[in-house]
Amino acid sequence: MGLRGIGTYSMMIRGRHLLKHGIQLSSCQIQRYYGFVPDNVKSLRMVANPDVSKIRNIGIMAHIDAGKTTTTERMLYYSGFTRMLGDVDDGDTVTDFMVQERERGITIQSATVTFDWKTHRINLIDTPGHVDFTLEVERALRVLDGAVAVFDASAGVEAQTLTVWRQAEKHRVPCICFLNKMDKPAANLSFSMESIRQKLKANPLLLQIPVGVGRSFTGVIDLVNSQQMIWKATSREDNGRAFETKPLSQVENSDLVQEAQEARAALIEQVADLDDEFADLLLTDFSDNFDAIPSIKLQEAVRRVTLAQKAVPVLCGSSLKNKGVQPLLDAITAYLPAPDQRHNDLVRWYKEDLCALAFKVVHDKQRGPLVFLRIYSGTMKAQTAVHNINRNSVERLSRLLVPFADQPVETSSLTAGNIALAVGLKQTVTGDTIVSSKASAAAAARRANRDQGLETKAGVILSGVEVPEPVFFCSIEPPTMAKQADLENALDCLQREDPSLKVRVDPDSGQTILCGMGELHIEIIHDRIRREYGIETHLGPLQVAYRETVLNHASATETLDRTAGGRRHVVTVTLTVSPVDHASSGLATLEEETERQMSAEMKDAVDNGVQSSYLQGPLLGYPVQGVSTAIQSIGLEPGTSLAMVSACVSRCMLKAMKKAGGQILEPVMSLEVTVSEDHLSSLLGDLAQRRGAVRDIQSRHDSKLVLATVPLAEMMGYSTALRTLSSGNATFSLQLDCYSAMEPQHQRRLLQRVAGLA
Ligand SMILES: Nc1nc2c(ncn2[C@@H]2O[C@H](COP(=O)(O)OP(=O)(O)OP(=O)(O)O)[C@@H](O)[C@H]2O)c(=O)[nH]1
Repeated sequence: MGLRGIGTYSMMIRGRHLLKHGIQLSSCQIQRYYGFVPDNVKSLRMVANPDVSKIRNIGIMAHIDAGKTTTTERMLYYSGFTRMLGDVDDGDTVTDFMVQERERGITIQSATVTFDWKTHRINLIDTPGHVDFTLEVERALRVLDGAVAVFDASAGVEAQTLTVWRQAEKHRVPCICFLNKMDKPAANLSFSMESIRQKLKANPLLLQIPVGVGRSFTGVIDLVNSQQMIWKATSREDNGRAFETKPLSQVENSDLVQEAQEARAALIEQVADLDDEFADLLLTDFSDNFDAIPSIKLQEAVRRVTLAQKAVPVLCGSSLKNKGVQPLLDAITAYLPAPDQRHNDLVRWYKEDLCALAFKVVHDKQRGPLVFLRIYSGTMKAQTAVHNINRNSVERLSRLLVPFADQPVETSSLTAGNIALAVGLKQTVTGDTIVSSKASAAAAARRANRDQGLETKAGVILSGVEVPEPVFFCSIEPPTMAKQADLENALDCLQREDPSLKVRVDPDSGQTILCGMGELHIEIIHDRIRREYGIETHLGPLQVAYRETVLNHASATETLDRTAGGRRHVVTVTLTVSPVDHASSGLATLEEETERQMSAEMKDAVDNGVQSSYLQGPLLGYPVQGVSTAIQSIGLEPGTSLAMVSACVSRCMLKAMKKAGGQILEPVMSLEVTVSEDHLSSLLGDLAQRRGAVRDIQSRHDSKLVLATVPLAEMMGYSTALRTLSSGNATFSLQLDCYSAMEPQHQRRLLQRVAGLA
């Protein structure tokens, strides 16, 4: 480490020290402290382009608190990237670099970290476990080639793991399972294996068995290589760097040896059932003694079945106690795919040309937006112009960085398979496709048209990320009107970073409205505006994003007769509204005869009138869905403007919807709670009071899993209530199930409350 290195390193310790003692630094400030080239980079190999076969783009996913962040920190430490062991409980981890993350001990934004392990480059994206941030997980999965699912070995598969697992399956991402927390007295290997089988419907391949249980857990037996690995505290420190490896044949504990031999035989049999090549090898060359099969052949077969998603390797360890993380890193390189082993249909049209997907935007006050990109083909270079297909714009990429949490390392170019952090892309938002030029996009489109008949002129666009509809909203106000422009700027930046945050202006009150995925999501946004943009805002009460629909058919006629701009405008509209399926958005049709008589501009004006009335329903002004509109007739006097036609259609719609009788639709959430048997009855009593409907209660180990649906309006403050009623022993996950019609008595109460009568 040179002189500069010592300076930067001591800054880093100082930064951590400040954070530990409650002095708050924003992520930008932290970045300024460290500069762009951290001196704790292990080697220059870090910034060079590795061979694509040596790259692993990996995500870590799990239920909240399973130990993802702790595991990531250990990986960084053993790879030599950090020189201190971070600890979530002390708030000084590298990947959770936002101040809120350190304070709350949870991961909010996925931070991408690049490091080398032996001969491989690992790009690792730490994903959050809290349900309010599932979009972050979805975004990360979109660009990953493989994933490590971390489990708490005493809890097995928990609710959020299931959600994330399904997301990984959707993106066809091969996985490895890591049974963490083997040091806990309640850790249970066979229960965890069974829950992977039952809940995830996966085929687990046990590659290790633990040595010792609970507090006496000291290491693992590696069944593939038939060796024991034991971590022993050295006299100086217990950082898990050193571990002792011994061939199984030299292990003294005969019971353990027998258990390992049986487990290895079971593994060989299981793999042979899934992989013909391996089965043929066993039956020809090793038919006398399956156990004599070379480890490398078994390893290759495990890799093939993992890539084919026929099975998932399972490893175990304790990240907190520094045991089992190095073999997990070996397993990532051995069993998860390189970028060129993953199939992406659309990318081939670009051949050797650049094609990259922007999967995350982070706003940095000094450098403007920083865009995380996954490069699918070609080479991305600093100081070049690139073409954004979605925005149809040319952008200048000024600097290119290898992302290392909040300390990125600058580089001049990065090739296919890598994850890059680009500076200078001002218009790019999450989900955009970036290519080298408009001409290369057109060339790819021509190839796609020729070979596949894909109808595209602009270029071939990689599919983006689906953004779920926000279910909560609240008003946000700056302390003074003078700060309104600053607040709007802050919200613009935050929206580019986080597509699940929506901001709109209430047309009646003129207030700015924040719409988000949950209580925690809105709370975090509020907090970031204060810390990162220095604006103390006031949030109105958190409200549920209801919808409205109609109960019956109803027809209405409306005439608008107005003089404006020295002209008389007269228009008469007749239309009918009808209820349709709740899930469908509002539709509008014109009667054949009426349609034939209308110009295209007139049709647009009518449609505008219908659509604008769908934005605000007649009951409480919530968006309307599940309503179809048939326009029967439109009569107008010459000289009537199109704006007047739209206005008359809107008024007529309102009249018809009022006549048809309004119905409030409320978001109903599907809820999964894991709770101990002792607290089950109080949980069910509480759910009944919240208008919950229990769908199923499953037994798992020594606890119960309750599956229910509950109206979102009843779930405010649920995490605190659940903590109280279960003495902190229950966990839950919540996601939107559907919008459903509110019961008349609840709707009446809601209407009274809004009118200030209740
Ligand atoms: N006993 C034990 N505790 C662990 C282990 N690994 C992590 N923990 C503890 O579990 C808690 C959660 O750890 P994190 O690493 O923050 O978990 P996470 O999955 O990243 O959590 P989120 O980011 O909030 O989703 C912390 O209190 C850790 O100290 C382990 O191997 N054994």
